[in-house]
Amino acid sequence: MLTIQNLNKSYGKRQVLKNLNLQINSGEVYGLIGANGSGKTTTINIICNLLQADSGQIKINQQSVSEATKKIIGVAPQENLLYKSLSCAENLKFFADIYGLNRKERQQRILDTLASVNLLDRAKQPVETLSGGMQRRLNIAVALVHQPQLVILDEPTTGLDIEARYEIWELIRQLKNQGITVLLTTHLLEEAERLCQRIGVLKHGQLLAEGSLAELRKLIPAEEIILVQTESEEQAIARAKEYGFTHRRYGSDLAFWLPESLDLKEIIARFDGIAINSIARQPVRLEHIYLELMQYS
Ligand SMILES: Nc1ncnc2c1ncn2[C@@H]1O[C@H](COP(=O)(O)OP(=O)(O)OP(=O)(O)O)[C@@H](O)[C@H]1O
Repeated sequence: MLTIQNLNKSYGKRQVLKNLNLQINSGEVYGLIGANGSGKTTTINIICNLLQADSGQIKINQQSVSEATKKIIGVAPQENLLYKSLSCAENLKFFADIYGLNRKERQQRILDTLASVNLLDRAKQPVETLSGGMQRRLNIAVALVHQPQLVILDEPTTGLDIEARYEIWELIRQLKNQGITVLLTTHLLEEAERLCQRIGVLKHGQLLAEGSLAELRKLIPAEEIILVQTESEEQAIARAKEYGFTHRRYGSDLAFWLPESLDLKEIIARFDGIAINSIARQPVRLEHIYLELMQYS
């Protein structure tokens, strides 16, 4: 669906994309994650033909980026692109006109799109009277009104409460079920874990890793992670090393990677003679892989 090859972009002397390569398959939800300033929005703006790359190639359904490809893409930017004094339906009409929908199909599309984001009952309500979650859903509706094949959602749930977030996650799942390809950027790694079939990790404008969660998990030689609370950290680290457990700090937590699955008795036995206050077991999560890539790549 989308192929990016050797994409480069600088702002003045600052190079923010460095030979970026990535591929998004048709019908998948692809998560692009990376620290603030790693180049996610710049990449999106180039895909949407809002910004020119310095070099490199982007193909969307085998076509180079142009005014024509804009029609097969829908984008919901980080900042809501809405007219606050206009109603939901009026906002969608404005964008439907920009995309050149004809009068006959326009009204039905507006109603269908509002229904798809669960805002049909708010059609006539001004945007400024909607909750933050509803405004964000309308922002996504703007990206859907012209029935694009690729929908780009730039941090769609940032700043939303958990219930509003669940509604947007459900909406993204519905898009996938309809066969729509989604490019999602997010700082919420749990969101990427839950929704994305494949994930790309961006750092300083380069893709460090790409794959399904199962594929990314292979980057860490751990079956499981344990968080250990002890007054004798040095002793625990030395002992763990004897058993081949790698140690890490997650914030102030002391963690060990277990290279094989062990039951709790076996884990406790490994620390025999050391005063351990607690041991908490965790599966390997995207956050562990992400931190590893950020710190050691
Ligand atoms: N128009 C611009 N002029 C100069 N520098 C820019 C411009 N737009 C972005 N940058 C810089 O380019 C880098 C990449 O920015 P970009 O917005 O693409 O990152 P991002 O990964 O989307 O970040 P965030 O997660 O904070 O949204 C940042 O250092 C940013 O300050």
